[in-house]
Amino acid sequence: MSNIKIAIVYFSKYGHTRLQAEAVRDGAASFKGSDVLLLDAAEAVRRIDELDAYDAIVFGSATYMGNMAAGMKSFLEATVTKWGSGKWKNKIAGGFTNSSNFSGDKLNTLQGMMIAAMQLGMIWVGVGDIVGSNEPGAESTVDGPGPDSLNRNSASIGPMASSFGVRTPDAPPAGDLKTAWNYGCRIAEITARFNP
Ligand SMILES: Cc1cc2nc3c(=O)[nH]c(=O)nc-3n(C[C@H](O)[C@H](O)[C@H](O)COP(=O)(O)O)c2cc1C
Repeated sequence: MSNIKIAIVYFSKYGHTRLQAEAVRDGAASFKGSDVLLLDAAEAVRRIDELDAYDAIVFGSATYMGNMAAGMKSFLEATVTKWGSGKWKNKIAGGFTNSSNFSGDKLNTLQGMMIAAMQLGMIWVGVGDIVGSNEPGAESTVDGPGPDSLNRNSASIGPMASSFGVRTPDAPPAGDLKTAWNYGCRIAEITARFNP
């Protein structure tokens, strides 16, 4: 069993994205042989060179104004030192986001993080879980998938969570956190395949 190192860098102001980040961390940590680090984006800027030793780096940001939050953007701009040197090339990458609304333009946040990872030569991992609306009982009703459903937000680039202005710990809902947990597990499994 390989020993793999996975870092999760997140920005969260009100704690919802942090809960999502913790679920990704716990999913990754459930994989035997994984060593997982959870870092706030501001701290990650200060410790950026430590991340060179990681096999996978997962980015998580709250969606603000239809985009990643400024704290995550600052971190990603700091990774320019890894761009010229190719230091993060071929590391596994992934991302997740949380916002108030079902859409809330979260897709734009994921796309921004994915493009930054691609610029760094990283290998992006998508969600893998089937969309929530495919669950029995969720199709052919306007209610759609409920808060306990897996991948309720029908995301494919990375997990989404919708908090609807409800304070933590009552949001994000269980299904969104389970989706994040599964993603952490998937990141670890794929990282292990690349680092046998
Ligand atoms: C400045 C600002 C902009 C926001 N923009 C959006 C938005 O574009 N779409 C959305 O659905 N929610 C938006 N929200 C709501 C946040 O995404 C939501 O409160 C989220 O749970 C915050 O995550 P956090 O608790 O990790 O900070 C915005 C909130 C703030 C403060």
